[in-house]
Amino acid sequence: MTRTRVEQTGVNPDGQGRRLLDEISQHKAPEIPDSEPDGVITTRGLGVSYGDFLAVGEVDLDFGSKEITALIGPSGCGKSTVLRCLNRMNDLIPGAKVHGRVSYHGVDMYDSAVDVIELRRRIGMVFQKPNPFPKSIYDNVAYGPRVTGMKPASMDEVVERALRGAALWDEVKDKLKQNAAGLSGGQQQRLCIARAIATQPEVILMDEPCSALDPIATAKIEDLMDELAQTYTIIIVTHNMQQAARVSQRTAFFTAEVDDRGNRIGQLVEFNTTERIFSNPDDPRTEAYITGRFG
Ligand SMILES: Nc1ncnc2c1ncn2[C@@H]1O[C@H](COP(=O)(O)OP(=O)(O)OP(=O)(O)O)[C@@H](O)[C@H]1O
Repeated sequence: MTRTRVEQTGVNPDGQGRRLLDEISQHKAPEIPDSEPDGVITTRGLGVSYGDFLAVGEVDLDFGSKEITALIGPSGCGKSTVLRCLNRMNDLIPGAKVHGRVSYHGVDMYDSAVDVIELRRRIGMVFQKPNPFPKSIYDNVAYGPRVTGMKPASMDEVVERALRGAALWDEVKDKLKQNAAGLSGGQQQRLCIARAIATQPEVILMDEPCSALDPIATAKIEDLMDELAQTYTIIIVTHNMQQAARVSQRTAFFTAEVDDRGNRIGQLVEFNTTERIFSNPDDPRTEAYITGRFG
């Protein structure tokens, strides 16, 4: 993969998506993938129903190792639903039924032989609202290693490494025994990231991780994501297109189309490099969305 500034290309070189990308690239050089994603996780014909309602259907995606992939689209198009399929979190929602195939390193993750606890250890999740446990900062981070049966030589080292990895260590190293509820919202979200990485996952799913945070805390998480992507594969749902353009190498755009019974069914419209999605999208619906004409 090469890390280069985005080039002035595309049939829509002066479009708003292009301008957004250029504005952002003055601050940071987005990484443009030079090959197809290797498919650490792949979906084929993925769909999810809640009871009789098909919320999203026919999603084919390939996620690349150590890349950041953004899932964007208007409200209700199924982004969070798709994200939750990627570590079987929809198993916990009564009435949710997953169709199609989701593979992790080529293995069907919905196969009955799959150990779901181990799957979620490898594919962690960070939610929209910081949700630390009502425990000490230390115990929040140590929780995952303990419940998944990790037997590290030193739990202190595991906790320190995770907190350093989440860029929180310097702020909390003198108060590890204090309750996590005393941290600011941004610190709590970084604690949740530390909690996710403490179990040494390969993939981190993030569902609008900054939507409850102020701009400074958001900037810290975005910087952190860039660092985390050196080690982890990240898949992020975001409503914020600037954020998608700032942090991700690839973007999947979803929308919801109304069927003949009046149901809004989510669908994947386009999946490509973020540079391409914002500068020269294939589908007019993508362009309409990124230029703010709908959604
Ligand atoms: N637990 C649930 N039970 C029933 N329907 C659900 C459930 N969760 C989501 N849905 C429906 O599935 C569809 C997709 O919802 P989802 O939350 O995945 O969309 P989204 O694109 O993430 O939306 P948003 O951007 O507003 O968070 C919507 O019609 C929603 O009402």
